[in-house]
Amino acid sequence: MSTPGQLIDGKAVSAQVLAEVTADVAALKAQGVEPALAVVLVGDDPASHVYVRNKVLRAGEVGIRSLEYRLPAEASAAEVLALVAELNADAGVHGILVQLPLPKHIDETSVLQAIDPAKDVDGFHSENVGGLSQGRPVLTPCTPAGCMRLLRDTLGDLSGKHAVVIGRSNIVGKPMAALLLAADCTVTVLHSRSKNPQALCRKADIVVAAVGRPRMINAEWIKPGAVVIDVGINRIEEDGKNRLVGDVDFASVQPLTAAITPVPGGVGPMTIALLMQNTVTAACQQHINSAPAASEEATCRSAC
Ligand SMILES: NC(=O)C1=CN([C@@H]2O[C@H](COP(=O)(O)OP(=O)(O)OC[C@H]3O[C@@H](n4cnc5c(N)ncnc54)[C@H](OP(=O)(O)O)[C@@H]3O)[C@@H](O)[C@H]2O)C=CC1
Ligand SMILES: Nc1nc(=O)c2c([nH]1)NC[C@@H]1CN(c3ccc(C(=O)N[C@@H](CCC(=O)O)C(=O)O)cc3)C=[N+]21
Repeated sequence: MSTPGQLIDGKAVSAQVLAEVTADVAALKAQGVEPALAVVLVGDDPASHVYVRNKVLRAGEVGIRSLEYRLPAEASAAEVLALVAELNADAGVHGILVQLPLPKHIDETSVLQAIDPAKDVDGFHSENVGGLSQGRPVLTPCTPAGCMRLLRDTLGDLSGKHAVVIGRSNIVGKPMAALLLAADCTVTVLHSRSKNPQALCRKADIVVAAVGRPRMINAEWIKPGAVVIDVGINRIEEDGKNRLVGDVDFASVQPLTAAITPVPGGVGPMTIALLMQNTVTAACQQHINSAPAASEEATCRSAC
């Protein structure tokens, strides 16, 4: 078990994940498969540009080929869908990520639904969303999967724990709740219409904050001894400086917790590491499915 206020080092755990992925990439390459990830960025949101650059850099470090597609903010939905169709048809591309948010005139759901579920390394296609909820082994959203890895490394078995997820977005809150349920937690999901959210959160053994409100979760929300995962990434100006802060008021909450993730250096690096892992899983599965029945030794990796 952990000592009070232990820092959960997402950078260190993500380095472990990336080391595992590097070995898996090498194994795939030995079988003649070069895992490739296509990242599609529409428009010129500066934060999205930073994220995409980090993803491309990380891919290079683990040996994954990355392809970057940039479309102008005025691109039509038809243009984005045409690019997705082209990437779906390209057997040399194993993973497709369309960076969110998309410009307002493009319907996100129809773009996400156009991605081949086998290449959907974000796990946002309804086929993968449904599979997660049914407990099938599908591509799983990177941020919640990264949070689960941190929780398992910290607590081991999560069975019977009361987990409170704050936020119910499709990309974080809902898949996080599904993964915690699959791990046999008792799960409560809080959102902007919840009554007495603070009192409910105070009952939690595990708190996952994915709200997008700087430092909203303070000591009043936390039961002593809880484990706290802060997904929030908020850029604020403070004391004349630009700062990156989470949804948790780290200074007041840390002393109460058994363990807590920092921002930055917590969930963020895990998201990118899990994206690389999903890309390798997708490449491996596509390789196995394309191999003729005779070469069933095409099991490049224990995970598939
Ligand atoms: N570290 C990482 O890798 C990632 C970090 N993020 C960060 O995580 C945060 C959440 O992202 P995302 O899920 O996309 O955000 P969304 O804005 O899509 O969702 C926010 C959720 O928080 C709920 N909420 C808002 N205000 C309150 C409140 N006062 N009390 C309770 N619930 C509230 C909303 O409720 P309702 O549904 O009722 O509106 C909604 O469900 C952001 O800071 C984002 O930057 C996101 C993705 C990856
Ligand atoms: N299709 C899609 N998939 C996503 O996974 C996706 C997305 N769209 N849109 C935006 C959000 C946000 N997101 C982050 C990834 C890494 C960090 C990260 O590495 N954060 C660093 C700090 C980075 C910095 O300094 O800005 C950290 O927390 O240590 C943060 C946030 C992925 N998202």
